[in-house]
Amino acid sequence: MDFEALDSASTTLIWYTLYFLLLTTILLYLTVRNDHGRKVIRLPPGPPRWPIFGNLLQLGPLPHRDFANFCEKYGPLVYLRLGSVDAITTNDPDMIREILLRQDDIFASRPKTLAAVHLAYGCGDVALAPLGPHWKRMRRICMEHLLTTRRLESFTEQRAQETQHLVQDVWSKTQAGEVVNLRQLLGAFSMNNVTRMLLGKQYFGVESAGPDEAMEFMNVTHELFWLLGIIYLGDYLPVWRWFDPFGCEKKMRSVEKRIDEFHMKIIREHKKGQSQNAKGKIRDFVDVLLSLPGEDGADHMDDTDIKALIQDMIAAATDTSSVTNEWAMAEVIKHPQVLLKIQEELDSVVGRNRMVTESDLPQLNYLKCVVRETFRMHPAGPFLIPHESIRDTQINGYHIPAKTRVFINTHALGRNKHIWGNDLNIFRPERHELADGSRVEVSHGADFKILPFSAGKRKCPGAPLGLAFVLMALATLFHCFDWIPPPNEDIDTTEAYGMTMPKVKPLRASAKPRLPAHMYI
Ligand code: HEM
Repeated sequence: MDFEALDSASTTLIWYTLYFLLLTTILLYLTVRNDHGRKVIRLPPGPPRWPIFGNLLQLGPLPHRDFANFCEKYGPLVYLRLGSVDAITTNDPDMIREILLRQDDIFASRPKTLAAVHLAYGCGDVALAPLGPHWKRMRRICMEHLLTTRRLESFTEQRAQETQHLVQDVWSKTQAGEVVNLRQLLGAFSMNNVTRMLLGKQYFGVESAGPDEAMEFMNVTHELFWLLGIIYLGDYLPVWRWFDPFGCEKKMRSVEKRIDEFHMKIIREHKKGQSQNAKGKIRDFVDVLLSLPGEDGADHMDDTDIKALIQDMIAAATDTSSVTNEWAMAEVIKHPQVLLKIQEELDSVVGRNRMVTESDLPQLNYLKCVVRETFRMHPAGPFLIPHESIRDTQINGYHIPAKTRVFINTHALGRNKHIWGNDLNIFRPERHELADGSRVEVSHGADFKILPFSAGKRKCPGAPLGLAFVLMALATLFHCFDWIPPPNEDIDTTEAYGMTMPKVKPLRASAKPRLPAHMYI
């Protein structure tokens, strides 16, 4: 007998048996654990998931549309696994109320994404900071020192001047027989308003900060918006970060550095200005922040906190309002009967012998319906800013694990056929008019049918200012000019995904003055 061969055969057999036993044990363990899990943990329904990637491969370039399809198929609350991250999404007012109001304490945190770390001073701002004492303190500074009614009123004159610039820019285009690039104009309007209030200077127009600085500011903020808007795979598949094939993190680091240099310059200029004690100058936000005490008894706020707040205000205030204005103009120009009704209202409230002022805005009921309809169809934040849960909880008997990312799909809420009926793809402001003719509010009502500024702890603290930018620009442009699409061009309403969901193509239109000529000069 060949004992050696026998010995080796039995050793192989033993190894095979051991492997088999080990494999069976693992499979048994996983099955039992899953069975057990299924009994105890009932996640909300959702699409089947791939190993490792989960549902990431089912998302295309317009994720808010994919998420809406999931809700259509699986119900009002859908569970997704995005790589290594648990996520839920909803388009339903009751679910949204549950998340943003009833369970606000659990769902009001933010995920620590790489963009937030690089582009918001390590999540040290308001908008991207996780729930906690730092967020509370920074948000209180915004509410008590920057966005108070009194401070906003002190900038009424500046806002009126920027509105006047807007009219003059369009007027000069009409005189030259040129088509108006409304994206450019509305972007400059929002940006100038924000930077005048925040930093005490404008970056566009005759009194701008100078072409080089303005250009650098514009480029770096555009890159910032783009990076904040993308769904970066490295946040969901940590292994992706090793390759970073599109160099996103590299771009984030470069923008982080350039933005920081820009903010440092602003702070230096303001500190110098303070020591020179400029008389008669309205205190901008940076002046206010420099005058506040810091944490733990420090004489002054930390420079990093100031930079994080400046960054937040620019990012939160400019794109949201300019993208909303561009969508509203696009829809109105596409619907001439709506333009006519807006102008009838303006002629009756304002008349044709003076310009619109902010005090007219509350009386422009139909225009407010137009803005509501714009927010319904084109919300500035299609997923708000994603929230995150801080501990395990339940919704409708479903288990929601701690650290679940929450995508409140406001785009799908505005296109939810159970709420809006069969004509939901038609721009029809009249649907927001109240039966008793009373005043329309643009922000959501208790019904949560639209949610432009969100609700609960994280709701937008800049809503009144944002609305002033939107209503003032629209009222003035519709009061001063008639608008039609450019010759041989259609108004395209294809949307691109981003933090604020802009139109793919910049809006261009032809304007014609409708007030007496002396009003424009
Ligand atoms: C039309 C204009 C605006 C729209 C549509 C808008 C909308 C929003 C939305 C949807 C959110 C996210 C809320 C959430 O995640 O639940 C938000 C947050 C925020 N907005 Fe606005 N916003 C506008 C203008 C402004 C302005 C003018 C400012 C300040 C100058 C501002 C400051 C902020 C800040 C600081 C946050 C973060 C709040 C937090 O996380 O605690 N927004 N905004």
